Amino acid sequence: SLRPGRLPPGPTPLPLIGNLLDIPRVRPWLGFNDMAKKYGNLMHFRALGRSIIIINDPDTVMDLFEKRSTVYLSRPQTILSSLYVSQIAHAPFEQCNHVVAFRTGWEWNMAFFPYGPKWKHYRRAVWAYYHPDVIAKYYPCQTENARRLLSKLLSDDTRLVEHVRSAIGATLVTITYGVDVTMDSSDTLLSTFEEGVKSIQLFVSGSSVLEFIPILSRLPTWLPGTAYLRDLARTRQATYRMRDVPWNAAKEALSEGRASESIARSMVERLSHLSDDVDLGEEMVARDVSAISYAAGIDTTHAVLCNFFVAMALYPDVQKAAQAELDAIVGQSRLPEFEDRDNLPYINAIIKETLRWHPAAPLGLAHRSTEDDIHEGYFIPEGSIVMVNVWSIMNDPAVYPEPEKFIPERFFKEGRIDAAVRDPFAYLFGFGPRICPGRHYADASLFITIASVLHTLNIHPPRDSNGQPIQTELRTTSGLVVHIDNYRCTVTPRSATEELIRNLD
Ligand code: HEM
Repeated sequence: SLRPGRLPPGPTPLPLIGNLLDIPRVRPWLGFNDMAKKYGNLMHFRALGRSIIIINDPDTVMDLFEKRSTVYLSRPQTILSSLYVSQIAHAPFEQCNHVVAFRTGWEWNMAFFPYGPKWKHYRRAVWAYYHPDVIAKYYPCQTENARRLLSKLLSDDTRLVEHVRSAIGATLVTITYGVDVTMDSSDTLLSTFEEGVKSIQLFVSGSSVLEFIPILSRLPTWLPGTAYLRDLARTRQATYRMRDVPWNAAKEALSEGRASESIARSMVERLSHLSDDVDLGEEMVARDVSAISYAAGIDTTHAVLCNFFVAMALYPDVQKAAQAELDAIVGQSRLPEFEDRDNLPYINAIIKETLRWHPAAPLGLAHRSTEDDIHEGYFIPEGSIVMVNVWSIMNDPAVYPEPEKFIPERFFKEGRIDAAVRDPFAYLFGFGPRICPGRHYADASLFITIASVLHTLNIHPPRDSNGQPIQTELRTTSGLVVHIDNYRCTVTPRSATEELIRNLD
């Protein structure tokens, strides 16, 4: 292994607690962005015995995550990912983590697996259903639900945020399990998933006290101040239900011959070719992989689409330009289809700008290094938690002038998408072999939803009781996946295409 050398620059650590006080608690990407001006594009922090590396620029991302990707393939051994019993024996910390992993019920989610054969196996299984050559299968369902969303928005825009979420959720559940879901939060399967995913934020690195002080999970639950442990027990049940209930429903539908084409059906059919008795190990993988789509796909896609609505309300000229493009290419007698996409550069620029403007996962998902490494003379110790400040990269004023403004035109040159401009799609979905396997599917969802909405609706700012637009300072949430949470858009039909929505009913 390499000889330890100078660590990358960063604030001076204190005895015992290291840089714990230097790590920003709320919207850390903003604080890290400021610190990078002082310390540079590769920063080092120390907290509770771990090195935390923050990358602030595309070149360093490329060098570490792409060129030396095998070093950065793992995930932090958080409370979530300590899955391997074999690892427990020689790591007391991990052992506590392991206890909590089972308490939280997230030990089956491959997004948190450490690097190893199990991750590879799951990853291959997910990718088989989401790589670009197969996702066109899902277009009809994505299109249908984008259109159902239009009627819902028209009938009640006070629940816009919820309607958008149900539309994405219903599509994910339908393509995965092949069962009917009503596009409403009261649907049993949708609400099972919603209960399950609530707990994700709790367990992501840094957001839980248990993360830094895992021994807390050992306390007996009758002690005062241990309410979080009882919460854990409850959320664990919810997490298991989201994994098991839809899977069992899909199997039942299959055995009764009423299952439509779906990811679950194709997995079960493949299993039954393996042997007469379904191999339980493989069935477990199929069940886990099925549930991952919702767990990983809902908050992210929802955040991006909510930000899209806010952008449209704030930038009416962008909306008008997009509608002019849609009128010219799609025309007013039908709704947009996937086949239109290549002819809609302005819509495509809006998608890029939406991803960039308020990045949905501003620090991505943490990686962990599994070997010592050296980058430009700086030593990156094995076991470092490595994160990319995607927010910084997407707000670099040298690349995106006036980055706080929503300007789709920044991606254009002479009426076409300019390949020379840094593409948000290459950053928002992560890096290296752990890049989001759902990115092409997610991109398709964004396209059909955004095109359908712009074609038929006008989006406006929130209004007060006198119908006057309300001015608000935008506020984003903090956490793994973030969105603007204090801006409720309103919608009205576009007169030119209103008939198209009415005809859907
Ligand atoms: C706009 C929507 C989405 C965004 C912004 C997004 C973003 C991300 C990011 C940043 C990562 C971490 C990559 C890394 O470690 O470097 C990730 C991982 C992942 N995403 Fe997505 N994602 C989205 C939608 C989806 C969808 C729809 C699915 C499922 C079909 C999905 C499945 C996954 C899975 C399974 C992982 C874990 C990969 C691994 O650890 O090997 N994502 N996503």
